[in-house]
Amino acid sequence: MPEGIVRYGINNIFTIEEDVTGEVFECRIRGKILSDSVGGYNPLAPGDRVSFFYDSIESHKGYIENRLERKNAFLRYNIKKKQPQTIAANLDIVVCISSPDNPPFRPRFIDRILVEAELMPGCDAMILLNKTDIGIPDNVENILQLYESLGYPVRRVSALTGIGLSDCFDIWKNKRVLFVGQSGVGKSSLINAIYPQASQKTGEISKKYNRGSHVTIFARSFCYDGMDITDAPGVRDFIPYGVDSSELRFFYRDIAQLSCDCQYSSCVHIDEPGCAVKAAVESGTLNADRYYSYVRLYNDILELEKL
Ligand SMILES: Nc1nc2c(ncn2[C@@H]2O[C@H](COP(=O)(O)OP(=O)(O)OP(=O)(O)O)[C@@H](O)[C@H]2O)c(=O)[nH]1
Ligand SMILES: [Zn+2]
Repeated sequence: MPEGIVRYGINNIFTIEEDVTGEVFECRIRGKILSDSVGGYNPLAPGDRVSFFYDSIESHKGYIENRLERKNAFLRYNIKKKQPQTIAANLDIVVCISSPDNPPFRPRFIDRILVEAELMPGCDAMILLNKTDIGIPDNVENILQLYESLGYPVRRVSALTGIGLSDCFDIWKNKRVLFVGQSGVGKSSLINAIYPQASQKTGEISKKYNRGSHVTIFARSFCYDGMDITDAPGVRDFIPYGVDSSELRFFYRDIAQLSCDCQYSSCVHIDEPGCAVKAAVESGTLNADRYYSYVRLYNDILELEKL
């Protein structure tokens, strides 16, 4: 049976690129296939590998029989549906894209993306600051340097001028890459800069709310010059999926490092006595914003656990 990769899906019709020929088929799901995705928001996501069959090559239509085992998946908690939602599967690098302004730089959002990436086996994370043609304020640069000190690669680029992009191409070569970021940071513009034929629609920033208008409606992926890139739809709120409140502390690198000095090994650094993390915030050795970002996410996950 032929195998291929999911590129795109809408209304339960999935675009599958066949491995051997590169031919593209529009496929529906047949049968019970995806037993481990029961309860999930979507059974398949870009980057998933499937086995499928078709009547004839000419029809470019077929049926998906099975989803092959995933190496990893980038998930979010879909608050409305109260379910995990798979954004993309089988990734090598998650690229968290941000901008210095318009939409504003939001480290707490980046932290959440990094947590989900940390949960994924065999996947790295990096941070991309787009729109650097408008300048990088000192406070933004300081936070970028904090991420670099934690071991996350950071690149400063501009989709508008193309600056910094060729360095990224070297990192992404022969990798499966996910672009994720708030709406309006310029994911589609970056894809246009990399691969003009992808002709992603770029939306004008909604001036009224200073938030991006939602243009990308479903993650889609394409392969270009050895880079396999998936563009996730812009999100406003992101809650990582797959981590308990009690374990979240292990996925903030700086907090995880300090944890072993806490009086209690089960310390979640909220209100326990002898907490080395809180002491580090007070003495200034741990960035207070990182700590409050952790506390905020801890509380969000705790709320969901009560549902
Ligand atoms: N100054 C500047 N503006 C940019 C740059 N990249 C994108 N923009 C602008 O930012 C706005 C949003 O860009 P998009 O590419 O649509 O953003 P997106 O992240 O794909 O948005 P969603 O589809 O909502 O997820 C557009 O008005 C772009 O022209 C850049 O490098 N510099
Ligand atoms: Zn503690």
